[in-house]
Amino acid sequence: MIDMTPALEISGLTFAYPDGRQALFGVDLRVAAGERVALLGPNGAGKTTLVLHLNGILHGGGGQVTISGLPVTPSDRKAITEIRRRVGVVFQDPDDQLFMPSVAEDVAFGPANLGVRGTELESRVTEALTAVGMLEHRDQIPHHLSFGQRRRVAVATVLAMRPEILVLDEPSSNLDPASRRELAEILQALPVTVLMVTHDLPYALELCPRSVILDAGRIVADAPTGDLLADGALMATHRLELPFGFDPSFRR
Ligand SMILES: Nc1ncnc2c1ncn2[C@@H]1O[C@H](COP(=O)(O)OP(=O)(O)OP(=O)(O)O)[C@@H](O)[C@H]1O
Repeated sequence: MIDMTPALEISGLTFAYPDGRQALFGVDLRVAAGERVALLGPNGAGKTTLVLHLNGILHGGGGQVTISGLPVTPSDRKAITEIRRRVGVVFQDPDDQLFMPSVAEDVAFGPANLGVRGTELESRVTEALTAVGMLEHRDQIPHHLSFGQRRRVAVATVLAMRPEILVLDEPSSNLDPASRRELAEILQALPVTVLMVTHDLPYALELCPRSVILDAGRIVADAPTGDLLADGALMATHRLELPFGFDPSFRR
C-alpha cells in the first residue's frame, strides 16, 4: 500500500507575537512527500512566522503542525529532537547556521549531536558537501568563504541530517546569477520534500510546480505556480511582481 501520510500537515495554525501582533490566522496546508512548494507573499505576510512553527521554534498559538504523522509538540523534547531531524531549515542568513572553525565541522555538528560517529559521520559530511559542490572547501574557515559558498555550506549542514523536509528561507537572495542557477540545480536533484519561501518568482516557477500565497496571515491561493504567476489580478492584489519582461507562460 502507498503511504499517503502527508510530509507536512498544518491545520488551523494561529499565532500572535507577545506584543499582541497576530501574524497567522488559521493556516491550513498539506504537502505530500516529494512535492516542492513555494511559499509566496508580500513583506510581513507571515511566511517566516509560519516556517518557524515547522520545527517548533515558535509555538503557543492555536492549531497543529504534523511532520510525516508526528505532531510538533514543543513540550515533548524527544518529539522535538525527532522533528528537528525530519525538518531541516536553511535560514536566510548563512551566518546564523555556521559557527565552527571549519566547513567539515559545521556540517558534522548536527548529525554528531544526534549521536552519529566515526565513518558514518564522515560519509554524511562527504555526501552533504558533495551534493552542494563544496567538498574541496571542507577544511576552510566558513567565514573566509563567499556569501554564495556559505549559503551552500548552510544547505549542507541541513542535508547532513538527512531531513525529510527541506525548508529554505529565500535561498536565492544575494546570490550572483551563476550561483543562483547552480543552487537551483542542486535543489532540483535532491530527493526531498521542499518548502521554499521566496520573493524570487522566476525561481519559484523553475523549482516548484506548486505555490501557495500567504497574505496578512492567511493562505489566499494554492495552485500550480505557472497559473498563479499568470494571474495578473491575483498577483497585483497581493503585491507580487514579476521582473520586467518576464513571461511566466514561457517555461510552461
Ligand atoms: N518578533 C516579533 N515581534 C512582533 N511582531 C513580529 C515579530 N516578528 C514578526 N512580527 C510581525 O509578524 C508579521 C509577520 O512577519 P513575518 O516575518 O512572518 O513576515 P514575512 O512574510 O516573513 O515577511 P518578509 O517577506 O518581510 O520576510 C509582521 O506583521 C511582523 O511585523
